[in-house]
Amino acid sequence: MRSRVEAKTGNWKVLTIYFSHSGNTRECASQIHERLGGDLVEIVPVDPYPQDYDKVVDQAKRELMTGYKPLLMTNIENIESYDILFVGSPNWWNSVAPPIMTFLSQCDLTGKAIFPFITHEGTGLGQSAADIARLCPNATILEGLAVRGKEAKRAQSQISDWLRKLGM
Ligand SMILES: Cc1cc2nc3c(=O)[nH]c(=O)nc-3n(C[C@H](O)[C@H](O)[C@H](O)COP(=O)(O)O)c2cc1C
Repeated sequence: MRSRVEAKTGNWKVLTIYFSHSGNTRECASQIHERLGGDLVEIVPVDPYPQDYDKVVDQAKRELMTGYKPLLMTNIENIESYDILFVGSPNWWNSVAPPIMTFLSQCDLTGKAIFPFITHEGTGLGQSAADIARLCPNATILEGLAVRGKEAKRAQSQISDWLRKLGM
């Protein structure tokens, strides 16, 4: 995996796209968007996940084990017009949440640069970058960022350092 965006002429078109169940990943997505501009899109499943922690943990486990891809309300128009995607998800069972799996598998992301950002409570990026790479083999997956969920509201400097390191 490369860690920096290669020099490229012209302006990049950036999309920050994320799923968030309890708000932490949404916080980080807003901070990335504030810093870089571009477009910001929340992925919303047709059937909302339960708020009850045990229920959502069980449902997520079942969906990830069976490869279930929930239907999305979100329709991304003109995905081909973006060069760089920041793709955000909570760490669910060491991977990305199923709505992100749906998005990645239903869009053609050939030639895109993808930066994963993950909020978590201990296991960091986990398998997320590898799972994203598996779902979009023709995209380039670059260095991701893991933010502790509890620290998402105060992640501005962590996000700025990461973006600077990436050359953004
Ligand atoms: C279904 C489920 C599974 C989770 N699995 C993990 C995990 O494997 N590792 C971890 O560090 N945190 C795990 N967490 C904690 C979340 O990743 C963390 O709270 C995250 O910041 C939530 O993001 P959100 O507020 O954007 O939904 C899990 C949470 C849920 C609800």
